[in-house]
Amino acid sequence: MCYNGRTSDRERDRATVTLLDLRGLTKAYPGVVANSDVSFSIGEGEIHALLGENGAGKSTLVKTIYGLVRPDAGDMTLAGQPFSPSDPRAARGSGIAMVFQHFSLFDALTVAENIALGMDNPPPRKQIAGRIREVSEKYGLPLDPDMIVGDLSAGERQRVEIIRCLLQSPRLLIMDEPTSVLTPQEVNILFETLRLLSEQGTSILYISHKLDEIRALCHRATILRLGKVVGECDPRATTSREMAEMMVGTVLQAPQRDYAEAGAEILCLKNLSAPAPHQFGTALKNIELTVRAGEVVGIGGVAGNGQDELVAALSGEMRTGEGMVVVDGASIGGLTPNARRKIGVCAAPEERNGHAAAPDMTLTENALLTGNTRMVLSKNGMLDWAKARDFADSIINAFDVRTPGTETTARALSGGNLQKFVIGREILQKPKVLVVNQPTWGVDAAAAASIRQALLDLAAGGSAVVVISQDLDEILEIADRFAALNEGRLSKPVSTKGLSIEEIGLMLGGAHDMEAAHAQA
Ligand SMILES: Nc1ncnc2c1ncn2[C@@H]1O[C@H](COP(=O)(O)OP(=O)(O)OP(=O)(O)O)[C@@H](O)[C@H]1O
Repeated sequence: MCYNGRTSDRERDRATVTLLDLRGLTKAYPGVVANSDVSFSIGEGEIHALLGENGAGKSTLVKTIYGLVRPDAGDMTLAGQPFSPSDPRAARGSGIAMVFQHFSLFDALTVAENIALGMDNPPPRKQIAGRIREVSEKYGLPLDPDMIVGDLSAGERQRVEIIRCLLQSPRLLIMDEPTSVLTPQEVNILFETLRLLSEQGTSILYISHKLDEIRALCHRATILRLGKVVGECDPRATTSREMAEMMVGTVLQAPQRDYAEAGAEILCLKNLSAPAPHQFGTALKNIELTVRAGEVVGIGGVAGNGQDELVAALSGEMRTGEGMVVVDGASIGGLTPNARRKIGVCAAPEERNGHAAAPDMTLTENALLTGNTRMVLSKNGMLDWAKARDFADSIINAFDVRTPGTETTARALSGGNLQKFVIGREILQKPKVLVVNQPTWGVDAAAAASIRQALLDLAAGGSAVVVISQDLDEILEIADRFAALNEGRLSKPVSTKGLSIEEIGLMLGGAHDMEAAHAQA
């Protein structure tokens, strides 16, 4: 790979040999043109980034390449031949593979069983473990074929999906937001693998909102805005800020914050313990935490260390023992989510589709789902639809949710726009305590900045805010204090003033000296 100005042979080839060519692709949905006359090409062995703010049309485009969406107009060629896959099986047959943001794996089965299940023409069972080991060694992706998938980390689960793709020797590998669930170490491993694949001639189409990663990995980037190609650049020679500004067409504002004195204690977790809710869940162990009015506490940790369980214990989806979760001096561990909303405890879980929002319900109905109690959207047992619509509308306006309107179903929103809606719905209820898990997951740079600003503003207005996030930069940007969640245990929170990413990394690994060093901070 050439990062020093000289051009390697591979890089020259990449520039000249086109693998996939897209010409004039157009796809409209009711009320929105998702892709409008999109043309660009991907070279052989090229790592090509697809950039664009939420709703710009990235997923629609890759779904077209993968045979999940039929374009209204335009055409594609693959290695010079006309290419119009009628379904994903046909796309895979032509050498296109895709690793989705959400993994489709069976927890109770082994790695080898999962991989065999997901392949069109799996090798015989006896051979599959050997093939997995071969590919895993060749591409530096450590994975044991006999492990039960439920016991794997998010990074290892992703490797299962990648190895499944690699067993089919793809010519183009599409990756949609692959690093949002990975630790920094896992990101490095993934990037090494992708570079190796590229060196060997596999093309990669890479969707991400993490512009620093794009700069470190990709050879070329195509930028979409409102469904149209608005530019192309060499990410290695373009700053993250320049790329973000090309995406949104305006100048970005960094969130503004003051380190104000925190107020009275609002949320208090005392020796919070709870058994794992299911076989692959995590038990919460003796968690101690106090969050004051005006404070943002950031909780970091590798996925699967108790994040979901902690959100459930706070939101009321999981009940806990007397005195373990206390708000304004009252024990609330036995209250339902609705009873908690009534006293001002709101939460937004990580999974937006199916958990935070019901995919087949409209935005008005989804606004009602959690907003009914605090926004008083019903009277004498009758739903007040006009008021619910107004509430949905105010979320759409305040959080710049790109959608035709309140009667659109949640499913029809792009991932990032649904995320803005879900977070906005909770923030606009002005909760006393807000707990959010991965608040800017899959959200573009401009929208992430506005969500972070809204969380800071909520705290500045006197709320206690708990932000659980795997994005350490996000935590440093908005949290007053930081604690690490590790196998269901929470470290002692430390001030984020002067805290470095390296120190946080050590805390995530359970280095308790670091906790002690910062305990007085
Ligand atoms: N099945 C659908 N029905 C109706 N509208 C849709 C559908 N799928 C996508 N859209 C709309 O098409 C537009 C482009 O969406 P798309 O998911 O391609 O964007 P994206 O760039 O991938 O966004 P994100 O970064 O948020 O994932 C959005 O306005 C979205 O609401």
